[in-house]
Amino acid sequence: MKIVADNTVPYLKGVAEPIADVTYLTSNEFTPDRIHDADALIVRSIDKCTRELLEGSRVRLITSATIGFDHIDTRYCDEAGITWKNSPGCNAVSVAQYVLAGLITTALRKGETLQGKTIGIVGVGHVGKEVEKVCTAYGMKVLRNDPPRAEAEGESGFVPLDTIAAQADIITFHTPLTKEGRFVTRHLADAAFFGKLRRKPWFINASRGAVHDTQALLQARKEGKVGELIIDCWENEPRIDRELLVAAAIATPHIAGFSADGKANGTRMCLENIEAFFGVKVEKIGEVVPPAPANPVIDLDVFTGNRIEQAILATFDPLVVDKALREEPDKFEWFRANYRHPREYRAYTIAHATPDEAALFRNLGFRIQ
Ligand SMILES: NC(=O)c1ccc[n+]([C@@H]2O[C@H](COP(=O)([O-])OP(=O)(O)OC[C@H]3O[C@@H](n4cnc5c(N)ncnc54)[C@H](O)[C@@H]3O)[C@@H](O)[C@H]2O)c1
Ligand SMILES: O=C(O)[C@H](O)[C@H](O)COP(=O)(O)O
Repeated sequence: MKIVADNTVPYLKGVAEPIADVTYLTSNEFTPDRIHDADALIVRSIDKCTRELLEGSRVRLITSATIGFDHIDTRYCDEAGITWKNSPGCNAVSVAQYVLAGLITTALRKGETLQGKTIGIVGVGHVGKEVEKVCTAYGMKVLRNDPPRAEAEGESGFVPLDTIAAQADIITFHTPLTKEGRFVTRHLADAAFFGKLRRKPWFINASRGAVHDTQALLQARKEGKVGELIIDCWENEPRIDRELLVAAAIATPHIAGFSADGKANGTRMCLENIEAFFGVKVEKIGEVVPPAPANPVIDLDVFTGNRIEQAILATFDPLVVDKALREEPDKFEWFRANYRHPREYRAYTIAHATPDEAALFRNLGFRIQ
């Protein structure tokens, strides 16, 4: 069997070699002549799996180490008999922890508290549910919008997008990017949406860039309709809009899902897809694990103030990569390829917590000493 894999998929090298001839390519090297004799492709979101790439190849399986699959021409694959798989939920916890870190950073800067604020979550799937968990644990009120789920499961527990526009202090988007069908999300956050905002909410996009309309977002910011912007996903990545970069309170290069845990999950899911599809056993799959954090114990007593917030930001501080991106926005993709993947809360033990603090940290997923 021949596998062609993106050479920046973490924890993969050496694992599938016992069962396949594995070639590693950069994203630019994913060309028809380089993949034509592959049986399977292991890809990331930057590897566009189009008709142009695949036609005439012997590829039978595409497996992406990502949740999103808008980089795969699924219609063509279905027509051509190419099985395609994404990695559902692999980095959902990572995105939720990114959102909480972004909110804490923004609140600290503004001298505000998140407790009691209302957050509207648009898209309540794998990611949205994890965002709901951390925000609820943190004492925020949650409004949920998900028309496909509301239609399938009943309206109870869901609200229209207009309700979120009117009532939320923070709005965060966690839908897939879709351009057709009844629930199109391309430019879901458009001028009409921004025109309905009533509480100057903070705005978060960690889904896909084109879920917001950049010009409409910038206009809404100028008119004071929208408050702080936390932008991880951008239209036209990696050529991001410089005005939005300046306008954003937190600007990151599409790394919300880049925890080491999420990356390992995505790689493992790809290998499991290969096992199931080709009826093979990847004996070394157990080696696909994230490394332990350098400092796995977080002692609350070392912080002089805001101990809860400082402990959370000790696991992941969005301002580190924000600063780097602002200084060199042309290196958007380089920052992604050379990112130091943080561990998720579950890899950390909190020391010297009061009973109330321990309850909160436990609800967020930390271990308590
Ligand atoms: N920034 C990152 O690093 C990162 C990481 C992971 C995922 N993502 C993006 O987030 C998206 C969501 O991930 P997920 O795992 O939650 O996917 P999911 O499929 O589990 O959930 C998506 C939810 O969105 C809902 N939805 C669809 N259309 C909608 C609409 N018009 N309005 C409101 N809700 C709608 C669906 O019903 C579903 O419940 C992915 O498709 C991916 O594009 C980004
Ligand atoms: O869809 C996803 O899972 C995320 O957007 C993911 O973080 C994309 O990661 P990449 O494929 O660029 O490594």
